[in-house]
Amino acid sequence: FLTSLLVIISIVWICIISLSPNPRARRLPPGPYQFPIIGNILELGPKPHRSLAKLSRKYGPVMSLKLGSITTVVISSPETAKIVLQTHDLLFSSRKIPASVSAALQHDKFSLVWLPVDNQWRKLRKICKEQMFSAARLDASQGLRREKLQKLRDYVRDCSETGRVLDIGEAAFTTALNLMSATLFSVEFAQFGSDSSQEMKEVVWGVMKCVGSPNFADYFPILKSVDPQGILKDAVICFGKLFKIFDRFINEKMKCRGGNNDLVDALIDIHQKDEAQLTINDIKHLLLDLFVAGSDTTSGTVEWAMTELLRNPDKMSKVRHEIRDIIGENKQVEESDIPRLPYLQAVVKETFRLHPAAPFLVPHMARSDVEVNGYIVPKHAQVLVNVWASGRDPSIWTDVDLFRPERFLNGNDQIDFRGKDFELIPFGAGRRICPGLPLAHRMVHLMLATLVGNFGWNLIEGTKPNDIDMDEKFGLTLQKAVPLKAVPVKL
Ligand SMILES: CC(C)C1=CCC2=C(CC[C@H]3C(C)(C)CCC[C@]23C)C1
Repeated sequence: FLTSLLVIISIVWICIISLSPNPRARRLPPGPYQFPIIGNILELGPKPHRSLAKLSRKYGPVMSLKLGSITTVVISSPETAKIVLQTHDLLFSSRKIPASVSAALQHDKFSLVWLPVDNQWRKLRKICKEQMFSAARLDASQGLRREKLQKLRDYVRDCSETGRVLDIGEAAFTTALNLMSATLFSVEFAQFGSDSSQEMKEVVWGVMKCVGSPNFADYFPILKSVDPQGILKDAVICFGKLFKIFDRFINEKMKCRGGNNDLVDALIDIHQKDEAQLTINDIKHLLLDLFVAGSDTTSGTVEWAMTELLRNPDKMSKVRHEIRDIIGENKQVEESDIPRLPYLQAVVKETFRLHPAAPFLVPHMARSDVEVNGYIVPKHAQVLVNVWASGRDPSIWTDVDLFRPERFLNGNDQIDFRGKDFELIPFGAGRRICPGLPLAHRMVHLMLATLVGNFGWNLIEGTKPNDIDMDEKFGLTLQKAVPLKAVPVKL
C-alpha cells in the first residue's frame, strides 16, 4: 500500500511540475521561434549583425535566441547596452569562450580578453592601463610609430609616381601590424608589397581566421572533442607559430636589455622585478591578444573610412583642407595634433558608427540571472551587444545610412566613443572596455591623416564614387568584402 501510495504521489508531483510554466521561462526575453536542436542558427545568415538588428526591430532591444544549444540574448539599443555594460557591468562581465580559444594553449586561462573578472584579470588590466597604454608610455613610443607612418607615406608616394593602383586595406594592415610591432618590440614585422616577411601577417591572419570563422563546436559544445571543421587543430598550429615568433623576440630582448623603450621592455621589467606578478607565459598570451586586437581592427577601420571618403569627394577635400590648413602643406601629422583636427575626428567617429570593427563586441556571459527591461537574462546565457544596430538606429540618428561626419561637430555635447555615450561604443564600455583604445585612437587618426593629408586619390579607370562596392564580410571583424583599391596622386 505504502509503495503504491508513494508512486501515486510522485506521479502527481511530476504532473504538477511539468504543467506549471517555469517562472523563469515565462520571463525570458521575447524572440523568434526556436527550432529543436539548431535553434535559430539558420536565421543568422552571412551578416548576423544585420539579421539580428532586423529581428530586434520585431522582438525589441532585449531578444533571446538559441544558437544551437547556446541560449543567447541580443542587446540592440544604447539604453539596454548601458544596463548590460554599466548598471549590471559585473554580473555580465564573464565571457563565452570560443572553443578555438580554449583549445589553443589554454589561451582563455591567461588572456586579458577571455579571463573572468578575477585577480589575474585585474593584474593584467592594471599593467595595460598604467604601464602599456598610459599617455606617458605611448608618448615615449611615438617616434617608433612616426617612423612606420613615414614608411607608409614613402610607399604611397612610390605608387603615386608610378601610377600604380594601391590596395588600401592591404597597406593599412601592413602599417597597423608594423605600428603594433614597433610599439611592442621596436621592430618591423611586415614590409609593403614584399613576400619575404609575410610570415607575421599570415600567422596573425591564421589566428583571426580560426577564431573568426563560425565553429559548430561553439553552437554544439558536445562536438568539441570531434572538432568537425578542424578549427581547433588549426588554432593550435597558428597560436603555436605566433608564440614561436614572440619567443624569438623576447629571448633576444632578455639577452641585451636597456636598448629600446617599447612596451615589451616594460613587461620584461615587471617580470624581472617580480616573476609572480607577470610570467613570460603571461607576456606571450598578452602579446597574442594585442596583435590580434590591434591589427585587423585598425586596418579595417581605416579602409572603411577611406571607402566613405572616396564615395564622398566633398568630405574627402574637407578633411584634407583641415589637415593642410592646420598642420601645414607637407608636414606629417603628429599624435599630439589630433585634438586640433575636429573634422578628422568626426570622420573617424562616423566610420565607427557605420562600420564598427567588432559589431557584437566580445561575447559576454551572465554570471547569474539578471533582470533587464523586465525580462530575465538567465545565468550562463551568452550576451551579444549589437553596437552595429545602435549605429544604424533611425530613432537615434537622422539619415542613418548617410556618411555625414558633420553630425559629430555639434558644439560641446560631443558624442565620443570612449564608453560614456552608449550610442557609439565600438570599443565597448564598462570594465571590459578595450584596453588598447588609447593606442587605437592614435593609430587610426594618424594612418588616415597620412593617407588623406599628403595625397589625392583617383578611382580606378571608369569607376564613379557611387560604384565603390560597400559589401561586408562578417568574420572576426567587419571587413570590406571587396578590397578598396585606388590610385594615389602626389599633392
Ligand atoms: C584568440 C585571441 C588571440 C583573440 C584576442 C582578441 C580578440 C579576439 C576575437 C575578437 C576580437 C575583436 C573583438 C574582434 C577585436 C578585439 C580583439 C578580439 C577581442 C581573439
